[in-house]
Amino acid sequence: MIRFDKVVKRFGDVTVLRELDFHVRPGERVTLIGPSGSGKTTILRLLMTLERVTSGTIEVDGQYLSHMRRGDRLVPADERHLRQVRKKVGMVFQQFNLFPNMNVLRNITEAPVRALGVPRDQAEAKARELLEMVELADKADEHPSRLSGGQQQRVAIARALAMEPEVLLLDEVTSALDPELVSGVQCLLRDIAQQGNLTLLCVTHEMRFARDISDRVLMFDQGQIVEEGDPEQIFTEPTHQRTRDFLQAVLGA
Ligand SMILES: Nc1ncnc2c1ncn2[C@@H]1O[C@H](COP(=O)(O)OP(=O)(O)OP(=O)(O)O)[C@@H](O)[C@H]1O
Repeated sequence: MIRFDKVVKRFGDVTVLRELDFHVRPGERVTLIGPSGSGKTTILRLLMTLERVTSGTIEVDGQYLSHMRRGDRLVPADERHLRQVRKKVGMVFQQFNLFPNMNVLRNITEAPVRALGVPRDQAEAKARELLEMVELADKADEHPSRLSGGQQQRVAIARALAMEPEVLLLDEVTSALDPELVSGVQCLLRDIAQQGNLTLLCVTHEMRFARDISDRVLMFDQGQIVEEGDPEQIFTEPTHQRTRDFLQAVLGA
């Protein structure tokens, strides 16, 4: 579903991703862990086409992000192709990123109506279903500023799901929340991960959440994957010294 092939990403003189190769299978739930500043968010931003690769290729569901096929040639992607691929990918951000001037319902319906051309009444019916699911059915008419951080993040999750993405990217989704709100959002995401056929790529510093939500964990450091495995193996018997050091630092073990 997702394939990175020799992806290099530089910002000026700084190389953040070094010939990075990895793949995520359809329906798989994968978590990226690793030190701060190692490039995890950059991977998600590349998938959202918020950044472009310096070299290498990224595929989502068999389509390149930066190129498209014309006959048997690859040519640079045009806007239409990018819109097509972007539809497959949804993201929930650390800072919620809700539209402050729109009520909750409108926050959820805006993208399906504008980007997918879904009729407004249909988009609203779907949004109300999603609000039920995230237990905010009574907040449809509120503006985001009147909601707690946890409630805002639930709206952001509903908004991402309203686009019916095939891939959902989660970037540190609970790190801006007050501690007492974290577990509610994590439980919701765990349910979503376990129910659907969604492919999940998650970045988190919360190792327990990583363990609960993933089929596979990738330990990422200095622009490359240094170790990967199922959560049980990575968290109990990491083989790479960098993984051991990292886990010791974050878990204080
Ligand atoms: N637009 C940008 N311009 C210049 N440098 C950038 C840009 N975006 C990211 N970087 C740099 O790329 C490196 C990787 O950043 P990134 O946010 O991907 O790391 P991260 O692993 O997600 O970190 P954290 O866990 O702290 O969120 C950092 O050194 C950062 O300063």
